[in-house]
Amino acid sequence: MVTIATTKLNSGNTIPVLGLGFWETPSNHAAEIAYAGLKAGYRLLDSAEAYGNEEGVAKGIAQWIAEDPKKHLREDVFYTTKIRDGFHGYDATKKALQGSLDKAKPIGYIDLVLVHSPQSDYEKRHGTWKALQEAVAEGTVKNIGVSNYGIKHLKELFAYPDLKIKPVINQLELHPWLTRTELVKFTKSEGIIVEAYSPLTRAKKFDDPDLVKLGKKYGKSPAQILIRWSLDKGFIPLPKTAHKERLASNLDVFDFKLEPEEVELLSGKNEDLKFCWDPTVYPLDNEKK
Ligand SMILES: NC(=O)C1=CN([C@@H]2O[C@H](COP(=O)(O)OP(=O)(O)OC[C@H]3O[C@@H](n4cnc5c(N)ncnc54)[C@H](OP(=O)(O)O)[C@@H]3O)[C@@H](O)[C@H]2O)C=CC1
Ligand SMILES: O=C1Nc2ccccc2C1=O
Repeated sequence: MVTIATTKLNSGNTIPVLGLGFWETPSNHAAEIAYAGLKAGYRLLDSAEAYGNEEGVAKGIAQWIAEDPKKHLREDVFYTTKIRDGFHGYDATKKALQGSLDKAKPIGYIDLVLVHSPQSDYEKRHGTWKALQEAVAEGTVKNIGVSNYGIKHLKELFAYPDLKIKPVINQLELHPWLTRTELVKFTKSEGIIVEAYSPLTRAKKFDDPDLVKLGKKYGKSPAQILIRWSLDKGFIPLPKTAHKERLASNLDVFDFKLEPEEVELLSGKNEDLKFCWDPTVYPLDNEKK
């Protein structure tokens, strides 16, 4: 079984360098996929309240721990969930967080809560961050971060008068067709680690000739080349699969590295192509018409 390395967050806690995504993993399969993922070697599981499968993911983690409590330790698993846009604001976030904590009861605490996107307004985003900071102080949540934040949203957050905790992560759509050079550089310069969502381009670019060629060179699939590119860029990729047989192959990326010029060749494909949504451009209050 592959052992996934960890890296240090600005909170002092650690996070695995690769994770398993759960968007569109059906709630009635989430527990078995989470369990199978842990058996295959995944230690970072990325869910969200909006995915409707938090309960299943937590159940799968608890099942894995119960199987061998001396070796399968809770602290070796990193469980992420997210606060959806409609629950921004202090009170709404407190309530949403309690809902997520209730669903995470079998595993005791949440490793990372992300603000799913910046799509509300200053007061609500601020209230949400305040509620998340309190959860860290209470110990129910270990780390807090953001997702889909542009540079302007990060700068707004850094200027909160009561800022105590900086985000540990900015989770963004990233792959060779969407490299977001400036945003990634700014995020990293602030000591925030970048997670890459839709790292497999949602399976839309597997027939790209350069991916196929590199795959042949290294004896790897286009999916594995994309995951390796993400790791070589210093991102934490979050490939999703709900197919058990693909879990292991998406993890089999630690026995090779792309040459710097191969990373560049793939990065050169950037065309700001999005396969998901793009809240990084969502207007601040003073930009709204
Ligand atoms: N913060 C945010 O706003 C967002 C976060 N995310 C997170 O990032 C994760 C990953 O992104 P996602 O958009 O799901 O897309 P991915 O780029 O991870 O692609 C997932 C798709 O690729 C398929 N796939 C996976 N592995 C293989 C393989 N080896 N061969 C062929 N097909 C494969 C999957 O199918 P199958 O399951 O059938 O194997 C699925 O259709 C999400 O699950 C979620 O956790 C995603 C979007 C937005
Ligand atoms: O994983 C996700 N897929 C999405 C699609 C649209 C909006 C949000 C999301 C996610 O967080």
